[in-house]
Amino acid sequence: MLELTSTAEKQLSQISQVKMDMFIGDTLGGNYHYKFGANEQPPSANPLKIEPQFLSNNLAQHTTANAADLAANKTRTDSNEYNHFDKTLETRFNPPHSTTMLGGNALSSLSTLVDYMMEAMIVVDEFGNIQMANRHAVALLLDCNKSSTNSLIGQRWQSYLTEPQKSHYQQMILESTFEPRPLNHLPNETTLNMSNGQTIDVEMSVTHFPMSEPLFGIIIRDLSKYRAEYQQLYKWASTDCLTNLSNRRVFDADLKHHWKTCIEQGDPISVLIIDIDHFKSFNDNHGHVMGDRCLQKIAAAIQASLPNENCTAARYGGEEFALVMPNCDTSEVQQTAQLIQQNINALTYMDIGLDISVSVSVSQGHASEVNGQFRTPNALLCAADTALYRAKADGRNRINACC
Ligand SMILES: Nc1nc2c(ncn2[C@@H]2O[C@H](COP(=O)(O)OP(=O)(O)OP(=O)(O)O)[C@@H](O)[C@H]2O)c(=O)[nH]1
Repeated sequence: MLELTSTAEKQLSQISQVKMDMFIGDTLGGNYHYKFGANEQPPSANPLKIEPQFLSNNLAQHTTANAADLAANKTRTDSNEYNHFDKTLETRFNPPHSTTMLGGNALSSLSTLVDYMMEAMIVVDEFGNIQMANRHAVALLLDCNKSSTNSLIGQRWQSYLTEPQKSHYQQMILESTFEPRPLNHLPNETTLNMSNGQTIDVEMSVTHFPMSEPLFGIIIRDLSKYRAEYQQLYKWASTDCLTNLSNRRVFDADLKHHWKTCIEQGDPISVLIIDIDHFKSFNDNHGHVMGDRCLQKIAAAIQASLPNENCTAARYGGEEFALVMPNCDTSEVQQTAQLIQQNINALTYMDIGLDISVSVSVSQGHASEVNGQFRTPNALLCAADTALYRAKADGRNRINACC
């Protein structure tokens, strides 16, 4: 256990002039000695002592502000805007830079701080060469718990970055040398190259330390676990678990999205609804377990009949499926319906233990928006449903187009 001397305390206090959201507290939990990132001076007679009340107020403020900005940042990221270094964000969180330079001894205190950090942290110089690293950084970037922290020293930080961030950071590091407001930013999501050739999704913040030769503290948080969980949750929320097709939520969203794009660009869009004929009888004759297997086989036949990957095939209800087909006109949707009919009529159910004589057919109805005949996506969907109703009424195993 390394005890900080009073000199080290002073040095840590110096580092606290850097704009980082960080507090250092003692083991009793109440006496917070240093506040990193505060623009305000602590309301205490002793500048090294900060009252717990001051801490909780400031933490609350910082947390709220960070959450709001991250939410805004995320929204922009979702809309695919390249915004990793959004100027508004930087300006808000990086008030005009203090002219105070950290003293020479601050370097050894910074090194101690990096070692003690419970998150992966590296410190790079103005050329991007790694000057300090802790064991968490080694474990993350080198994917190894055994290498010493020296393994990262001297390596170029940029080699871990992926484009377009790589060029962007390169530029920002260069500019940091001349600009009054140096490279500083809150945690942003990005992708890093690891030494084993794989990539990892991380959240990364950069803090400038105003030494005579500037240093940048980089804190990296591995997001892989959260990304994998997010992807799993997204799959569950968007997929029909029996057939693996998209669910109705995705169908509705895709129809709305493609409708907007196609109408704006003057392209056609079609909807096809497919309903299994006499499926109640199938269930009654063969049981619901076989009924489930039949639904899976029909879903696979529908998916295999799609003309291109822009089309969405969804399970719309119990034994009903629906397709949204952007850029497809009446003849294209009719061709797809014919292929689906052909593929489903050709299915046998011997692989699930049923007799060779068992067969299943579907009825289909479709509608296309080509010349402004439908005002809304819902009107197009209703027209396809009406066409399906007629296909059923006309004897089933049929395709009917809305006219
Ligand atoms: N096995 C199974 N059956 C389902 C599922 N969802 C709905 N069904 C069955 O699908 C059948 C639908 O019956 P109906 O609406 O009368 O339709 P149909 O028998 O296909 O008759 P038509 O559509 O008029 O040709 C019902 O027996 C439901 O129990 C499911 O997930 N699995």
